[in-house]
Amino acid sequence: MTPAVGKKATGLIAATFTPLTPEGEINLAEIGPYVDYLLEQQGVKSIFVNGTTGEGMSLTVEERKMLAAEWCSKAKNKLENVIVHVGCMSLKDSQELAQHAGEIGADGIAVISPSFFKPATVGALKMFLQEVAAVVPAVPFYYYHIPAMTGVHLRSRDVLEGIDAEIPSFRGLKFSGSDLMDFGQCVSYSPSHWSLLYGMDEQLLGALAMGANGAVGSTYNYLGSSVNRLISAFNKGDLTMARTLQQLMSEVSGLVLGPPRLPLLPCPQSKAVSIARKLKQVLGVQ
Ligand SMILES: CC(=O)N[C@H](C=O)[C@@H](O)[C@H](O)[C@H](O)CO
Ligand SMILES: CC(=O)C(=O)O
Repeated sequence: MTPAVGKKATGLIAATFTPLTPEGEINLAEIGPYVDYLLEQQGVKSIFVNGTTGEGMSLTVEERKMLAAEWCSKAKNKLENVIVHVGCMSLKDSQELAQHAGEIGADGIAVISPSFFKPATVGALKMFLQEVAAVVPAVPFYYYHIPAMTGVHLRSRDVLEGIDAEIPSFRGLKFSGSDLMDFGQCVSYSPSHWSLLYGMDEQLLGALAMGANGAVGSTYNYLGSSVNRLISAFNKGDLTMARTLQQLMSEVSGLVLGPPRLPLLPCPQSKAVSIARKLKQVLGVQ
């Protein structure tokens, strides 16, 4: 059985953080309020769990299962889509997580390329993806491309070629690369029931222009409502507003994350206040 066509992932999808206790244990109690916060404060209706932001690759299989189960249970009847990232270095671990995601009612699973022993060819990568997807053929499957983290630079367009025959549950791509030409070619190759989700939040506007159906990102946890405004401005053809919002959100993200690849830097408060002021002004909020 392949998944029904229809529940397409669109709009903003928050890549959730993993709440921990001060002792470094998973803090499940935060998840219920987190779901309500995303919906009510950010207008974000879908989540991507245990990905890069959630530090899934640094968690144990058991921790990942606990988190996925709690997110699915708390999101039930509230959120539209819960996509669980199940990629691992070990194929068997990935299959175990995929099986579990199916049992807990996840709306989709996503898989990243293995990155220590990297697939040298598109064929080798697809074999891995196929073996994971085959465990839960009724669960929508997404390939997660993030070359800066995996070091796997195979073009996504080549990965998509013929993938529906190999993975009948294939439903889309989460593209966290900067190559908008590759992304655009994926968009033009894809049937309308696939979701082309963009993952570099700072250049979402470019990806929307190339045809993205939605976006998965860390910043939508706290900038979701502003980026929802960016998407509406884009949809209305108000590129000036969309561009202004994109630049402001990039300034925030520069503050939070610091220059690329540097560890988390303390955020200078005066700068944060001035960006927040500009954002409110642009959005007409008091
Ligand atoms: C490396 C990483 O975490 N990428 C995320 C998604 O894939 C993005 O959402 C970034 O966190 C975001 O664009 C901020 O730079
Ligand atoms: C940002 C993103 O998509 C992730 O955390 O996996």
